Amino acid sequence: YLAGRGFHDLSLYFFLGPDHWYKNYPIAKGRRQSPIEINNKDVHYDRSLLPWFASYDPGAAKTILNNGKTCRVVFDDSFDRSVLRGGPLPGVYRLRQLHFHWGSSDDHGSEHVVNGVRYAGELHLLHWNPKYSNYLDAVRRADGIAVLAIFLQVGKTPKPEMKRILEEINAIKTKGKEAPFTNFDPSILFPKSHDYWTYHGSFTTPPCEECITWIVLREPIIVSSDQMAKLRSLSKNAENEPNLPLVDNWRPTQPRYFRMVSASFL
Ligand SMILES: NS(=O)(=O)c1ccc(NCc2ccco2)c([N+](=O)[O-])c1
Ligand SMILES: [Zn+2]
Repeated sequence: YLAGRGFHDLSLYFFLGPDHWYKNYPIAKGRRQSPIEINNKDVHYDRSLLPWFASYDPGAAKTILNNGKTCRVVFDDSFDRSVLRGGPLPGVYRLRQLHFHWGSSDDHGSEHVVNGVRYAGELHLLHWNPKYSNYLDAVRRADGIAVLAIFLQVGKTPKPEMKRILEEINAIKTKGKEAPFTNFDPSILFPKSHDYWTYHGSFTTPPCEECITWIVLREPIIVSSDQMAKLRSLSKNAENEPNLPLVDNWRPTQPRYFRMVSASFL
């Protein structure tokens, strides 16, 4: 019925869940989908992998918003103002936005799973390759997008830098709410170690394009259970609709097929 009606309403597919996405986005059953399980037995240490570097301008931060699927911070990407480079990347990639994935409780919520370990959440910093004319063009290219993924682990000594983002949550409780979010350099959220895994994959939500060079950091950042609860206090509905908690906005792991996962560390 749904496929017949040619429903292209993204939100409907979010409602139906990840197993239905392929009906309108066949690539969701592709050979380079994300997230995946990262297991030591499948990982290949690549000593030619370079370290990655982020040089972000705090002035590029613009707004924070609840789009009904996640909490997103948007940056000015009209020039090479905040960029990621090195690692597996052929050049600089422009920071466009960051967002989170989280569960309904602290024991799950990340998208990537490492040696069977699910983290409470996962932070994604999305960058696009400026060799393409714009973001939407980059989304259609195999080397168009780079996402830096950082796991959120619940612990007793949370990273104070997370506070700034979570303080804004009250201003964007419902879908469509947006608030100014300026003077913020997301690299303050990075863990000490820059060790990473990298592989080629996709967006983890529809349209699931296979355009992403994933850079997944080995070291999680520590957040408190209260901070995770703060993320879970967001709603996926608009202000005047019945309340639907915004939780479990993660996609299950997808088949790795013949993809190599490379590690920058032994
Ligand atoms: N979890 S993720 O980093 O793969 C991800 C998924 C969807 C979207 N947005 C929806 C989308 C998909 C294709 C074009 O716009 C974004 N994003 O826009 O940064 C990121
Ligand atoms: Zn994401």
